Amino acid sequence: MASQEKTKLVLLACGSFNPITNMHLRMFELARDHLEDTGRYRVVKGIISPVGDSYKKKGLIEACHRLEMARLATENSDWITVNDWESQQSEWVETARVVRHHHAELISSENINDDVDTVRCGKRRKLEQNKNICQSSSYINTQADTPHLKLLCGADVLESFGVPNLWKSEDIEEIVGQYGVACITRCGSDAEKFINQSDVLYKHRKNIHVVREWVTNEISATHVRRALRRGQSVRYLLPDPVVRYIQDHSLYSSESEQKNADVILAPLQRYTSTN
Ligand SMILES: Nc1ncnc2c1ncn2[C@@H]1O[C@H](COP(=O)(O)OP(=O)(O)OP(=O)(O)O)[C@@H](O)[C@H]1O
Ligand SMILES: NC(=O)c1ccc[n+]([C@@H]2O[C@H](COP(=O)(O)O)[C@@H](O)[C@H]2O)c1
Ligand SMILES: [Zn+2]
Repeated sequence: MASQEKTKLVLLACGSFNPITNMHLRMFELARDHLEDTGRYRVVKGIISPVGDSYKKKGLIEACHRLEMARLATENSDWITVNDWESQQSEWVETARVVRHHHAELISSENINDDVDTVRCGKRRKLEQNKNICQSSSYINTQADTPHLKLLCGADVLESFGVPNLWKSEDIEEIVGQYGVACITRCGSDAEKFINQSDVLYKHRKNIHVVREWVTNEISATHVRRALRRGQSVRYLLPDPVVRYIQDHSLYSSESEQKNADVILAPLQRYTSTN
């Protein structure tokens, strides 16, 4: 397939990034290789979207630090970017909404780029129109010339779709059905088995790309925070500028690990109280 006929693809990773690790960055490289190897896609951009503080996960430090570390980690990448929209919202934002937001932004910027001569106020009107058009389900990931968006996650996040009161079923349907997922295998999770056992995931299995990480890599941010609390080295688990940032700002202590210790995670709080 000629390069111009391939579907342009943007990968969006949502998560705590508390802190960002080398494995978070590897996820993007692994997914890009896998998707481009299908011959159908050209991956043009990666977006890291750190979750906001109102997610209330235990040990979650302030978004400003997590964002800055993600920026430092990606400063040498020519395609992975960091976006603060999600973390700037006053309340925790469902991942389906984050995906929708970035898809709308993509379509808008594509159309604006195509239309450089449009006068300013016309441009703004066009942006609004585009947001409405591209949020209609018939438009999502169906236009060959505009970039498609897929959620990038580890197999543990895919498996978390089965946790009661954590995800709305319509959000799962929207993410896997209308956008698609690139899922990196992770020790302790069996993505293929989980897809097989879930009716909705099985229905959309062609839209879920399971990316096998052969160099099994068990780096987790939890492990990194634990090592830091114990004064152990985390070098080579994180990019050097991130290690320096953590040292300079004395991040990750026993005290910070207790943040939100007695608070219910935002999605559980939201969906349990409405059930
Ligand atoms: N080692 C890994 N292998 C595969 N996916 C990973 C790995 N580490 C993180 N991810 C994925 O990266 C995304 C962001 O994850 P997150 O910020 O929760 O990192 P984490 O290392 O799992 O942190 P924590 O231990 O705090 O949960 C998620 O989709 C998660 O599944
Ligand atoms: N219902 C939902 O949309 C939902 C539920 C749980 C987690 N999430 C997201 O998944 C990511 C998971 O991050 P952690 O693995 O760090 O908890 C976060 O970005 C979070 O916002 C979304
Ligand atoms: Zn995690």
